[in-house]
Amino acid sequence: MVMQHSEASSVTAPPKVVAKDVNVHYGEKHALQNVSVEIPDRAVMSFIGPSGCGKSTFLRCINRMNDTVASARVTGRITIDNQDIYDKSLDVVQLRARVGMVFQKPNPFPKSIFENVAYGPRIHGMSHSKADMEEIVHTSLGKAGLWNEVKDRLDDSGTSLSGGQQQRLCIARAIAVNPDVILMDEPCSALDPIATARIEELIDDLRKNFCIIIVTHSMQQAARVSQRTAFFHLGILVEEGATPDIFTSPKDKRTQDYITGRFG
Ligand SMILES: Nc1ncnc2c1ncn2[C@@H]1O[C@H](COP(=O)(O)OP(=O)(O)OP(=O)(O)O)[C@@H](O)[C@H]1O
Repeated sequence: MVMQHSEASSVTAPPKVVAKDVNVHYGEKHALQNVSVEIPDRAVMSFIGPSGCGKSTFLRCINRMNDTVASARVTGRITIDNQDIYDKSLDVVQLRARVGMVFQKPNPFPKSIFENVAYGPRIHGMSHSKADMEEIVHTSLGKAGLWNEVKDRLDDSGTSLSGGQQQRLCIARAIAVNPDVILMDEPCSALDPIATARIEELIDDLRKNFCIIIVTHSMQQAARVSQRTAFFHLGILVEEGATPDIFTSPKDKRTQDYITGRFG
């Protein structure tokens, strides 16, 4: 049966990441309370909210980075492509390959530009020859918008690049293992406006192929780069929706107060 255009566009893709009743405690502190949300594929979702509201805590649940915090206790359920990522049989190393992360401060390895990108594919056995690996490095740097700037200096140290280039190198490193999801924790906060604009363009480009989740303190950035936005306050996911709706007609007074600058 041939679908009419209107029918086809009304078919919604299944969400990539689904969180249900996620709670996080750090010792006695209840940092995240009953967070449930569905995060679409091939789109950018922003997490916004005042400092300490739990945005990064929730982000770190999605690649199980909170496992490394001794006092952290995570309950509830998170699935990626319907697979429970807290299932006891799940290999956390494999999960971290499926869920890439880009941090606030660019953190290239103290190795060559080439090695920064090749490292992940090598440890995950993704290339079978030198030519294979060169192809992966070339493609990843290309997708990260860095190839032309570094193609003649692949043996230079990653740390010799500018801050913005280092962050794009970290994005190339994240996408080299072909992840399902890319988490970005304030990826532009250490960058100048020009480098920030380049990363934002890159995020917009990458969303064609990935599910991207970005924590940002900048509402302008959330409005520019994301299709959906979730607003957190005091450990609660107050409201989530299409980005224009959150910024123009929020349903909750706390969201309204935050976006109009009354607190935070
Ligand atoms: N490792 C930790 N140990 C104890 N408490 C923590 C830890 N990490 C975060 N918290 C607490 O959990 C709460 C949520 O912190 P989180 O970093 O997720 O907030 P955030 O919204 O990302 O803040 P910011 O915007 O300032 O980065 C805060 O009260 C914070 O102090």
